[in-house]
Amino acid sequence: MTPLLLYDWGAAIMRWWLEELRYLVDVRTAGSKLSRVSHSDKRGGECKLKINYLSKDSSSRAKKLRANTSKGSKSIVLSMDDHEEITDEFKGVKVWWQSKKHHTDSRSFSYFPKTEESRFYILKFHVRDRQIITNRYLDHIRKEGKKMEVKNKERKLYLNNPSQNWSGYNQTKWSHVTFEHPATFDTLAMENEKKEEIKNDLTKFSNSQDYYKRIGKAWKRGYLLLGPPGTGKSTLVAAMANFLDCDVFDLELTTVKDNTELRRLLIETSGKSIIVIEDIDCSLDLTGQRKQKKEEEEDDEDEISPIEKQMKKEKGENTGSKVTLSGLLNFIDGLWSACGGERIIVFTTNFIDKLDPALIRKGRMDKHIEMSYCGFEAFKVLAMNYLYAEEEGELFQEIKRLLEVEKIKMTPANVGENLLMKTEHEAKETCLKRLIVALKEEKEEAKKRVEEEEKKK
Ligand SMILES: Nc1ncnc2c1ncn2[C@@H]1O[C@H](COP(=O)(O)OP(=O)(O)OP(=O)(O)O)[C@@H](O)[C@H]1O
Repeated sequence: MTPLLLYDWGAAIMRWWLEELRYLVDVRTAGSKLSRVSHSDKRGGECKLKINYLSKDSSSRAKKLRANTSKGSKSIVLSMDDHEEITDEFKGVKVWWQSKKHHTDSRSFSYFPKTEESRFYILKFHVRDRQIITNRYLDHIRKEGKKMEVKNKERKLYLNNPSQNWSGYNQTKWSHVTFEHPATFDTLAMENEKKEEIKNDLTKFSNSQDYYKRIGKAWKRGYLLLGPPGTGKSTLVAAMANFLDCDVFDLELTTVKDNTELRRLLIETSGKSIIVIEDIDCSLDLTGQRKQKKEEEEDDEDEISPIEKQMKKEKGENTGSKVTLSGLLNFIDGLWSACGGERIIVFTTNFIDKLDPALIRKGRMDKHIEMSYCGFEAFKVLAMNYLYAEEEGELFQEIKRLLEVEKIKMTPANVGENLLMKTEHEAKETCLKRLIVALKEEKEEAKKRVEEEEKKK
């Protein structure tokens, strides 16, 4: 019981539920399984539910729990002692959970008779609360536990890599590593209003499964992140994944052989996931301009011999990906996206103008997020991240002036680089002064660039 005292009762029961996940999931799933929950008679206004474990073998259960923790899972597994009782409150209704077990002799004949242990919980509540408990409370426990399971699950970053199978055929396959990116919306350098807008959008989407079902649309949402290098597009993807507790599938299109392979890879992605294609403008032959260039090349090809043409084609087939724009559009709109679970598709680009409008139209990429140079609000987040420095003093004011009045453009990546402590004991002021110098240099360089461009004209 002692560990449970670390939490308030509400939290305690949820933690405890985690341990009994398997059993509760089964209890709630269908009417038939609910028959495992037996109502006992009311006694003096008290009602009891007896809930049996599905697994009678407590030792295998214990093994499973140990396995969970040994895999590096961060989930806290607490258990209730036998005959222990804990209370919980739901919508003003108080309930008592009690862990019980009893032993029965095995019915099969044996020289070495075994006793079987059956474990169960007693859920006690007042008889007047029977409706709310059976209709809502058990469902609430299940949902909260499911959320907790997702939260505690070790998340993964999947990457597609080419690999050779036994027949020497090259195939792109997902491999994964543990996803432990520390970025969150708190550490993301961005204006607060914009952050809140993205968080609200994600939350709304994540809670809209029933809505998408009702309107007959696949439960997916597309984000296009655009902005110069170093403005935090990849960092935002990590923050989104941490916010929604999602796996991330980082899809490198150039290693995908063709549309069929693309489809296979997508079907293999898990339900609650973010699928990212970074630098979509560089990924493939997907842009309008490049398509035009290809047509011109094809015109030139009319002048070469059929053998040369064939050789060129084979060479191209062996080196390049044949994923097409329509293949990619099918990926965004296609039926695969309805294969259960919420899907977020993110494209990042440095140059929106290079993209084919069909690829980024609303409905495909529902939300366009512009990541830009560091403003003062974003700087304050970085100053806190890097130096634990809060707004104070002249140095902050000078930086504010340079960013807001002088409008000096510097990416958050660059600002961070200047704020980074070069030695363990470097003073905050030194880092801030270094940033001021860098900003002034940036201003000079920008001025020179403009002058040179004007000279060229
Ligand atoms: N908005 C930001 N908030 C916090 N850190 C940032 C931000 N932007 C950049 N950084 C820092 O700069 C590094 C590079 O940023 P990131 O890779 O996210 O930029 P990007 O826009 O994806 O760049 P690219 O277009 O080159 O892929 C990150 O590791 C992060 O530390």
